[in-house]
Amino acid sequence: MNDRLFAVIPCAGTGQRAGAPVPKQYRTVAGKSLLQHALGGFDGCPEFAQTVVALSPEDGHFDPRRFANLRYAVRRCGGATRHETVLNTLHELPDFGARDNDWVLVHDAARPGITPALIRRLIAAVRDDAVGGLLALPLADTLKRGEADLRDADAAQRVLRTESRDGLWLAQTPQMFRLGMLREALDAALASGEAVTDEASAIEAMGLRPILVPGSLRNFKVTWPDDFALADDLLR
Ligand SMILES: Nc1ccn([C@@H]2O[C@H](COP(=O)(O)OP(=O)(O)OP(=O)(O)O)[C@@H](O)[C@H]2O)c(=O)n1
Ligand SMILES: C[C@](O)(CO)[C@H](O)COP(=O)(O)O
Repeated sequence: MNDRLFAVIPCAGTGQRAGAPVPKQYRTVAGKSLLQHALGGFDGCPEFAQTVVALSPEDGHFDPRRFANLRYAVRRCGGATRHETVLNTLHELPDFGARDNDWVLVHDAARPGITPALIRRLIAAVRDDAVGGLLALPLADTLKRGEADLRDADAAQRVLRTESRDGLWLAQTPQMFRLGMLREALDAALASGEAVTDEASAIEAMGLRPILVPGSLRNFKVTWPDDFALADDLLR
């Protein structure tokens, strides 16, 4: 593979569902912040040309002294949504020498369980593909549709119905696409007012079909208050 590898770590969220006073990516589990864990996965892959962490312009929590031994760059280009944060960062990647044909792996700062082995599993599965792909997990549980928005986790819920889980996967990160294609896809989704929650959705909206590469439970996204204890147990 002659095309180079870049990583983008969106880190500009506020972590509202986690309910902590500090954005969740700065909370400590197993001795390190979620961001340190996530960055560590990419630091273990020297084949990357650059890893860029995207912070909110107002971020007052990032302390470079805690990341002294890791190879990364920071851009304060976070937007109001993850979609905008990622897109803003892609527009800055040429500053690091990235070209449109190079691969970009986008990985949530809130997924501390990523490992070099998982990153390399994705790269190996996708590197020769024309579209790209993502880590994902086939749904293992029975799937219920509830009544209310899950953002209100305490609201009493009743089952509306059971949905088929056939063919359903849970999208994880990293998600790996060529820089030019991904920038165009996210630009187009933004222009059309379409809210995309991951990179693959924008690629799919162009009529393309990313590869689903089996990920791992350990790569779960820390989202709810109880998830910190789980991540701590897992990563210790
Ligand atoms: N405007 C935003 C929103 C989210 N993210 C990042 O996207 C990743 C996944 O998003 P999510 O888990 O939804 O994080 P938050 O938006 O922080 O959480 P919540 O939705 O609970 O507020 C996180 O690493 C988060 O920091 C980002 O860079 N910019
Ligand atoms: C990208 C993602 O991690 C895939 O599961 C997820 O969609 C990001 O979280 P959000 O809550 O949708 O912003």
